[in-house]
Amino acid sequence: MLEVIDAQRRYRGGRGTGPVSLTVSAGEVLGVVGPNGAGKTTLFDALCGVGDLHAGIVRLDGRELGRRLPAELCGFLPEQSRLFPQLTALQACRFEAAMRRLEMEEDALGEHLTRFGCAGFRDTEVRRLSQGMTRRLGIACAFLGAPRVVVLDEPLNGLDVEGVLLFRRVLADYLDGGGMALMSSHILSVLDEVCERVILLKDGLVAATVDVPAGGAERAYLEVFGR
Ligand SMILES: Nc1ncnc2c1ncn2[C@@H]1O[C@H](COP(=O)(O)OP(=O)(O)OP(=O)(O)O)[C@@H](O)[C@H]1O
Repeated sequence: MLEVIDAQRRYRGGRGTGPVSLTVSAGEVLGVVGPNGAGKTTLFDALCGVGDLHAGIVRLDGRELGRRLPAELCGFLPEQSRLFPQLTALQACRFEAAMRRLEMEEDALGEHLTRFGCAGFRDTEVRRLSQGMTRRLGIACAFLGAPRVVVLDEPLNGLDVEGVLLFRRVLADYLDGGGMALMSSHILSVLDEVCERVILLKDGLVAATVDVPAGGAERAYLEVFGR
């Protein structure tokens, strides 16, 4: 289980996120929803070590990890691609593996790219990829090595229909293997499909935690934020 306790990152002027507490069980996707500026990206970035949490504790499977998820345990798909434009898809994947201290042979990296629908452009530089291809590659990098946790900020942005179907499949396989995911989306029906629980962020704080089968993310969103 992932436990985040009183995580906080506030910028000068008070904007940002926290204190926020949340849990994610093995095999679960916890959805994170909120209007623009609610603090989702700040929270995800800080949990994954892009900018520090100013306060809070992260615990994984009972082990205290300090204020961030270490790279070897966590795959991260940021909202905007941070892949180096001059690397090929395969090189970007190799770079990600090195950053996360994963020992993967070239063949395994190639197979991984194929599984994530990136085989057709494995030798193409990132700067020459379409938005959807770049997103697929970002997703492939996040799931590299089947990390204990994946943090996915708007994963469907830019994906075509095939990409969405592929994403659903790989996410389901990952969860079947006991993985856990934190995922934001502005498309509430997507969260209804894959999440058992959703947290609603408002001004950086958790305004509500919703069991999805009890009514869905959309109804909860309307109750908290109105129309
Ligand atoms: N580097 C920064 N310096 C100061 N304020 C910031 C900085 N980054 C974000 N903020 C502010 O912190 C708040 C949370 O921003 P954040 O990007 O985390 O929201 P978000 O929920 O991800 O929004 P969106 O849905 O638009 O991506 C906003 O008010 C934003 O203006």
